[in-house]
Amino acid sequence: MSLITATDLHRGYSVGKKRIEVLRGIDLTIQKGEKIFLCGPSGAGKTTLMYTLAGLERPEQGAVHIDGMNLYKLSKRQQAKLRNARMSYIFQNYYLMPELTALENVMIPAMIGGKGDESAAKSTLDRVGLSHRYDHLPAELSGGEQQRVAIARALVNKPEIIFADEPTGNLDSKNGEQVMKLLLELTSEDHTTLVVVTHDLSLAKFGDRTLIVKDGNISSNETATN
Ligand SMILES: Nc1ncnc2c1ncn2[C@@H]1O[C@H](COP(=O)(O)OP(=O)(O)OP(=O)(O)O)[C@@H](O)[C@H]1O
Repeated sequence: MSLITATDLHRGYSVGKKRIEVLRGIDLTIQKGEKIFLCGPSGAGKTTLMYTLAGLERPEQGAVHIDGMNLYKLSKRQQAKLRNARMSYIFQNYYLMPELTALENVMIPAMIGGKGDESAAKSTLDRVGLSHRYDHLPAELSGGEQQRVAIARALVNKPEIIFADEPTGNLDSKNGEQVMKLLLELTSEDHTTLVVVTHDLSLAKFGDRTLIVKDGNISSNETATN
């Protein structure tokens, strides 16, 4: 069953008198539960595409449907409600609140969503292997541990879709592979749809499908062989 459908997406930027066309008519369908990797060269538009699918960047032309709902035709309030209820985000720089402990960071979406509580946050930290780090501040955690906290924060409300922008970009290759495998394992257990931007093709092979973004379009649509 398709969950995310993009039709004829166009997005460009004007800087001074110069105009860059980043997305040039992208069509794309993502199935419920699918693990999709968006790869391609630097500046190709991977992040722009992901943000457009995620409700964070309005396309200039074209439409994104989430579960049949025309995302950018919804009011701002409805869009926010849809994002809070059904989507989570993971970023390269973790974006943890520095003055809050690991546990408190994971409790933030649980409090906003009204679905979770301290025990949900604790059990999600346990799932990412951080049961011994509840009370640590982000500065007292390694990069890999900080990204595990961010993964727990993304998982705690049981979203239907997780969008991850270069989630291993700040980690060395060994830690990066561990974190990516953990993210795939946990989202598989929860049947969560996962959309990951990465420039690292060696990690993309762990997903269901790799889309290569190039020259404003998707130049290949490979199904993983492993
Ligand atoms: N807000 C903006 N204003 C102007 N240009 C932008 C803006 N955001 C992105 N761009 C440009 O759009 C192009 C695509 O950017 P995007 O971040 O989507 O690429 P990417 O494939 O994710 O690149 P990278 O792998 O380097 O992160 C780039 O040339 C970038 O400079």
